[in-house]
Amino acid sequence: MKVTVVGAGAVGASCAEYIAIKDFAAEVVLVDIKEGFAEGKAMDLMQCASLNGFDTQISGATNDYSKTAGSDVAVITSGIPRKPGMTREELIGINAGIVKTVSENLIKYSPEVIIIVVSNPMDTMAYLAHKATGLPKNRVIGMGGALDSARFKFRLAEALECPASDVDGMVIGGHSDTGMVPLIGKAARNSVKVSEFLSEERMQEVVEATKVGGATLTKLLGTSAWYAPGAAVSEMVKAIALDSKKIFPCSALLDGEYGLSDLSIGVPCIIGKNGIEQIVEVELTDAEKEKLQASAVGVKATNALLD
Ligand SMILES: NC(=O)c1ccc[n+]([C@@H]2O[C@H](COP(=O)([O-])OP(=O)(O)OC[C@H]3O[C@@H](n4cnc5c(N)ncnc54)[C@H](O)[C@@H]3O)[C@@H](O)[C@H]2O)c1
Ligand SMILES: O=C(O)C[C@H](O)C(=O)O
Repeated sequence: MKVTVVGAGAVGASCAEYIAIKDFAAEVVLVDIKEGFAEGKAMDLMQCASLNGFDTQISGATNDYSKTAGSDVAVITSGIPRKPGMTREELIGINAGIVKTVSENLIKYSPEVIIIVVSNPMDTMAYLAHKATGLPKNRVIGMGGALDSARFKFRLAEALECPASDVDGMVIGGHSDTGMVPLIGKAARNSVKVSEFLSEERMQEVVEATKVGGATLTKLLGTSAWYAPGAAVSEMVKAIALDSKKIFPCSALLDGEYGLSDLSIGVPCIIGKNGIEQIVEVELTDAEKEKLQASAVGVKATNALLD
């Protein structure tokens, strides 16, 4: 499998590193607009090959999309990250132009590519990538829910005082500070509902901490996070490479599912060699449905800024 990662910054490099360490792809091409930057990151990563024991070939290119030709998967991380105090939505003015151009360049050289959009505001950028490329809806996937769910599990494990590997939980809805819908009622510790262990108040604290997970890290780091985002993308790319058909909440273009249409928003998806193999419609409570609808209103308001 050949994977292109556009944007060799914090998230793009982390993503390339995890893909290499997991050793399922033959080739990763990093692309950046900054002269020599992607080439430098690729060389640094390749010098880890003998240390970390991987065979993936990583190369870099400065804005040269001919090097990306024939990619099976392309990850778009190019664009600016937020600073403390900002929302993701405030990035749209700069990132929309970047994501549009990058998407168009990618499909010129890789018409069969599956695109994973990471740049923020992610749901709107995934919607934009659909519009810019005209790719079928299974082949443009937004990454947000995989990360938000990992953060949900981190917070649940903290509250339950157990390992994160003992916890199952999912976050759907928009990838924004207010739009995420952590499905706390369905979260479980090894099949036992977390409500058996945690008070209502503690569960609400977990939900709120999850929703502002990205903002909390941005405040601590001065820029947004990269390790867990890179790891989350690499798991999605791996599911495509291995056709594993794992479920991730992904930003998918909806056409009636969950009563929503003409937007990309986080819903559970089965991921395999065709990208989104299936959108899974889980039974939601009335309260969860209401939150998802409200989240969709927020995403559509951001999409409207594209016009
Ligand atoms: N969806 C998510 O869960 C998630 C998680 C983390 C970060 N993000 C988003 O990912 C994006 C990248 O974050 P980061 O921390 O890696 O930022 P960064 O500044 O470290 O890296 C971004 C890179 O993009 C490059 N770039 C800019 N314009 C380009 C273009 N036209 N073509 C190619 N490369 C270009 C820059 O030179 C830079 O190296 C941000 O928008 C951030 O908000 C999303
Ligand atoms: O918080 C951000 O702005 C970056 C990203 O969307 C994240 O959730 O880490």
